[in-house]
Amino acid sequence: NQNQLDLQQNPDFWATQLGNYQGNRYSQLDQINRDNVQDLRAQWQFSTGVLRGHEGGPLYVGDGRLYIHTPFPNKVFALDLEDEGRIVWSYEPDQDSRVIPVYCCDTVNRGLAYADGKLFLNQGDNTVIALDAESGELLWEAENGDHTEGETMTMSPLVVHDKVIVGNSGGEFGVRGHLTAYNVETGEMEWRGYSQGSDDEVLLDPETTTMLGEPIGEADLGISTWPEGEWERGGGAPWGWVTYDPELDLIYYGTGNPGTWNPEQRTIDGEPADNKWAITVFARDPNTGETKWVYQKVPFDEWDYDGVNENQLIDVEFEGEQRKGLAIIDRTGFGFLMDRESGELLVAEKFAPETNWADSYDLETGRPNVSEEFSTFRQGVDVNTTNICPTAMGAKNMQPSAYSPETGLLYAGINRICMNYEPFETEYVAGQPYVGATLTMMPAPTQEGDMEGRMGSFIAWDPVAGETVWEIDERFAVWSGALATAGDLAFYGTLEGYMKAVDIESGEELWRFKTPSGIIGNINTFQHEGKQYIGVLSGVGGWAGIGLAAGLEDPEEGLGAVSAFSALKDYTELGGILTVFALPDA
Ligand SMILES: O=C(O)c1cc(C(=O)O)c2c(n1)C(=O)C(=O)c1cc(C(=O)O)[nH]c1-2
Repeated sequence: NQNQLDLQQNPDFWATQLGNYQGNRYSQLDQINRDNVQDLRAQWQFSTGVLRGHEGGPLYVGDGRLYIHTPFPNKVFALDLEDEGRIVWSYEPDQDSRVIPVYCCDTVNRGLAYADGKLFLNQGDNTVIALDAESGELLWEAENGDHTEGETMTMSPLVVHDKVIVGNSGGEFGVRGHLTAYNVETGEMEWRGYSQGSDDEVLLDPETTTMLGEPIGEADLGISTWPEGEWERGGGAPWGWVTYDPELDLIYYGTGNPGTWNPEQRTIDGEPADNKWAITVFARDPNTGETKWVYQKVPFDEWDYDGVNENQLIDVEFEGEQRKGLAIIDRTGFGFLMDRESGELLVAEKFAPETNWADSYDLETGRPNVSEEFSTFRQGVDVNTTNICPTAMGAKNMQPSAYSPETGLLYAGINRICMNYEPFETEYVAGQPYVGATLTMMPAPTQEGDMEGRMGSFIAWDPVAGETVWEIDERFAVWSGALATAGDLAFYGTLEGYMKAVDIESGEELWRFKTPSGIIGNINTFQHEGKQYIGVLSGVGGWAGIGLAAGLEDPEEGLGAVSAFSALKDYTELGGILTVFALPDA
């Protein structure tokens, strides 16, 4: 989309949730920098009036307003930046509250998209809407799914050309994942690519679509790699981020877990089956939806390692050659580097050293070398396999990483948690959870020098060397999106509610501020009339904060999250607040 591209090229703006199409969450602004960040002050705060987990962040497109959104009921606000957040307009969709129990992991929403004077929002009830950014007037609505069948929407749309690209949620309810494009002007559906089923419905051609550089060859793997009919409830929901390479004209995203968490129900003749195309990176043509290449990160998932984490598009030198890279700090605990043109796998190394479900990846076949001891399938149904690292939350969840082209490093909040996982036989009922495993979670083992019992860290990761350059331990999983800036700073938020600025090269903490609630939103920056601002939504929740958000106490509730995060209530409480920071003298 030309308007979106133009906005992205102006460093004053933050026009898309990940900062640019490449997903880098990097800003060239440097008014706030490592020499003055200690003077950074909150300028004003705004309560959204909504209590549950606030993900995503404010958009700024140069019209003097911030556009923000909330979790269910998905309110939208246009706030006047020059008038300390005065409400210019607000919009609240009319949604059926019966959608609330259909969300797996809190009633979150990862934010608005913008293009051509319109804002786009995915409502929890599967309605995609376009609003007039000037007035807040509703322009069109499109129905993307059905919550009575277990579908919801939480992801942030991406606008590419004249299309709004969206994905559904519901992997824990046995939905069939799909990515869909709607026309920006009319809301009409233009294409839909499913995550499983026939090649016609996945929009792939086994003769031309490649996997690790070779044509797939075999037809309809989206059906034949499942036991009879199971692909119809095969999950693979693309509930995370979509990125885009304007030169190659390809979009990239990943699909979630394959239906039920009981792996035994996804076997063929009692043996593991690939369950394609769950936990798969897709490269698609945004014009038609056709698949250029795929890479399945975890065939036959046994741990809920959803593959939806952001695919950061970065240009790198690899073994002396310039490559168009694609880097993932993945849920599996591995950092991947791929060639985004050919789909070749170049690097797969652990960023969370406790990761034990697999020793390594075979770069030729692209398959993980799974350890039998932590295979929940080999251990068996109704057997509690203990101390698997990472948990089903992944060593990193969807909270997006940042990339600095100056340091060549990725910056990400990660999880240091392990789990016990007991699969059980489950039956599919439309609109009901189709989970089939009981989980408990605990802090990952520490090594000398680590913070005792820490459950998270913030890391700088070298995607080419496959190495952690520095890390900062945190009490809880770091569930906020990171920001990197030309001011030599990296920013992140913590579940206690701290926003922190660290030196981008050394990781040394330079500044912190305690916001009123835990941060699971993303930190965004923008400049208006010569003043650089930083904006963040706090409001604890998401999967990590589900105990607080949904008032759960039983340790096995919240798909195991309540057991690990029970101490969170000693540090923070619910409530959505936008905080806007700047230097007092700027
Ligand atoms: O499979 C799915 O459809 C699905 C959806 C979502 C979601 O939409 O929020 C999450 C997950 N899975 C999931 O596995 C997960 O870890 C998760 C964390 C969060 C969150 O917002 O904190 N959402 C989701």
